[in-house]
Amino acid sequence: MAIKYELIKVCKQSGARLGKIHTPHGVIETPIFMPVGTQATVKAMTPEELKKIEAQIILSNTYHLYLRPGHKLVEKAGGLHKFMNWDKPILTDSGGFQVFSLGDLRKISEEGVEFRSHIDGSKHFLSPEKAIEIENSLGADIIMAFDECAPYPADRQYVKNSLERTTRWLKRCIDAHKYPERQALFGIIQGGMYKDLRHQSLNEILSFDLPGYAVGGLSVGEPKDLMYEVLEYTTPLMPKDKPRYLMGVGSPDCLIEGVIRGIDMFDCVHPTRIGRNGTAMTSIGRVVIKNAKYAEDFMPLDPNCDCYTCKSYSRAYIRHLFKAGEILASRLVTYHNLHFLLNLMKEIRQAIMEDRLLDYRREFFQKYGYTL
Ligand SMILES: CCOC(=O)Nc1nc2cc3nc(NC)[nH]c3cc2c(=O)[nH]1
Repeated sequence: MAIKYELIKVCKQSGARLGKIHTPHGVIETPIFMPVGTQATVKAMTPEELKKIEAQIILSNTYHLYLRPGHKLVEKAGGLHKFMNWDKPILTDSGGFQVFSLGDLRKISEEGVEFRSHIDGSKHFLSPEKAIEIENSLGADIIMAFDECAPYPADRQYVKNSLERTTRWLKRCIDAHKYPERQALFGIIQGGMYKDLRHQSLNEILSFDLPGYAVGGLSVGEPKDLMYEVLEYTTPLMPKDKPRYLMGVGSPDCLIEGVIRGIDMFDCVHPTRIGRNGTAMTSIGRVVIKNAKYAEDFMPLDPNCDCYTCKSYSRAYIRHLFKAGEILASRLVTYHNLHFLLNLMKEIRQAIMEDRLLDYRREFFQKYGYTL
């Protein structure tokens, strides 16, 4: 098997689990947050900085790397790990999520998806076979099956037809996959917000014996409570001895609520994207650093944080960098935000170990200003 999931402990208070995923590029402690590196870089971060904040696995995107620089070029470079100088685990997903399911730049058929490149408008076609060919060339440790993420809201019949096509596409992905012994192919469960369709998709996807499974079709604009409800009737039916990945999530509250509902892996562009425009995630809520009130605030971004940014610079200085359009501005807040989320996951793992995850949630929500 390309990966081996080791279940360490099941939380007594909730559906949370502590685990380890053994991969060809190292071990991943779960629950884990995966920084997103869409174009073979986690924007504004070096691999050394990612290691410093203990990132264990990063994401890259099939769609983007196929368009530029091309998956064949990355293969010639020795694969994505070598190309981007990252020797720890990598997961590739489509990254075409915006294009495939939200943009109207796409036409979906049984064969695959026709879409226009966001770079130059050129026409392209991705099929399950093509997506797997790209992911095989990139060489990530975990690769996601080519699926359709149904938009929200979507009517029942559309969601049913879509999930059934996703199942047919999964079979084609499995048949096209060249290296199952070293790249773990994860199936993706769809079914929208319909309980019976979620169970239909779950049964169909789980009928293929794969090393891990993702819950797709969520974090697509639905209310958070609806996402939690879908998880409550989906994750308990997923295999206990395999990793469960919730795609595109998320913010601190969603990470904690997802872990409580049995999710092991998360990814989201949120911390890096908002970091680049000056919003810091801190232990006392969000700090929008360009706000004038920080002009002469010589405190660190987050007084309770021990990261390089918070130990070395003041709010006033970081605000100055943003106002001056300095590149360092993005780097410092991105660094802090990723450290914040990775540290949150570390605290969650500790809380599961000590059977106090629900207490941890209450404390975190009070500090962060969430309502339970
Ligand atoms: C070739 C791999 O295909 C995918 O990555 N499929 C996929 N990606 C998703 C990304 C998502 N991001 C969000 N919120 C920000 N929700 C997502 C759902 C999917 C999905 O269902 N399916």
